[in-house]
Amino acid sequence: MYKRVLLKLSGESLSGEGGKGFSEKTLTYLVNEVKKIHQLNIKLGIVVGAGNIFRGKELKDFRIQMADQLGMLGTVINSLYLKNVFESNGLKSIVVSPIVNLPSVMPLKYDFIEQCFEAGYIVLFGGGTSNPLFTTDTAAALRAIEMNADILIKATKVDGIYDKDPKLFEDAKKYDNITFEQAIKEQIKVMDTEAFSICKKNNLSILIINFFKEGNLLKAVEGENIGTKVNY
Ligand SMILES: Nc1ncnc2c1ncn2[C@@H]1O[C@H](COP(=O)(O)OP(=O)(O)OP(=O)(O)O)[C@@H](O)[C@H]1O
Ligand SMILES: O=c1ccn([C@@H]2O[C@H](COP(=O)(O)O)[C@@H](O)[C@H]2O)c(=O)[nH]1
Repeated sequence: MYKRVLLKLSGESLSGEGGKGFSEKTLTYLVNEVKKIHQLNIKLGIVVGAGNIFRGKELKDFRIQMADQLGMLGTVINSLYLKNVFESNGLKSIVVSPIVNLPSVMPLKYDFIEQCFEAGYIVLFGGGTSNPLFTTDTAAALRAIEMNADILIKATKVDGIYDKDPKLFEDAKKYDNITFEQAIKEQIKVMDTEAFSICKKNNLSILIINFFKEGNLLKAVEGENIGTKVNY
């Protein structure tokens, strides 16, 4: 079983697949899935995307650096939203972010987050990498290494990595395992190349799983053979 886990959630895990905003039904599902792993006493960090609010590249009339700042703020909104939902359901959590100065958001300090983990808090990392031109996949890779995670789990809309996009090609074939080398060379779109590179350089495995299949998150944390594992 993994003991220190960085979970990357898409913004759509708050809104429902393809949706915008927040869905009560999806959030209830999310809380129940997270509860199952939190009760195993693992140290859990979460990076959440903001596709349910803004993705920089969707704002066509904006300069990219401006659009991306809106996207990063969206991740802080989602983190705060999740903190509130978690706490209403008995899950202690804290939001840390280097990009905003708000009373409910703490600065990102390693000793402080370690104390939070020890006290059983889920640490929600908001604000992406703090830089435009990146995405929360890259932020997830950075924060995973910073928190010394033993796995980065990306919970998304597909069952794992395929030889081509399974949403577009019915005959796409799933990989159970793939090397970083292959993921980068084949330009697998399920995760940013930057994120693959950071994890490769720091020898941190990535597991891609389907968030929308009940029980998957628990299986992933318990080390069951699901999704696609990316490693050396
Ligand atoms: N080779 C591939 N294998 C698996 N999925 C792929 C592949 N190529 C493209 N995809 C697509 O990648 C998508 C997942 O990546 P995407 O960045 O959209 O998700 P996310 O990071 O969970 O969302 P967000 O951008 O909201 O954080 C899948 O829905 C799938 O359609
Ligand atoms: O490091 C980062 C992370 C994110 N952004 C912007 O936020 C949105 C939302 O993130 P997703 O990973 O797409 O859910 C992203 O599209 C960027 O616009 C960023 O600039 N830097």
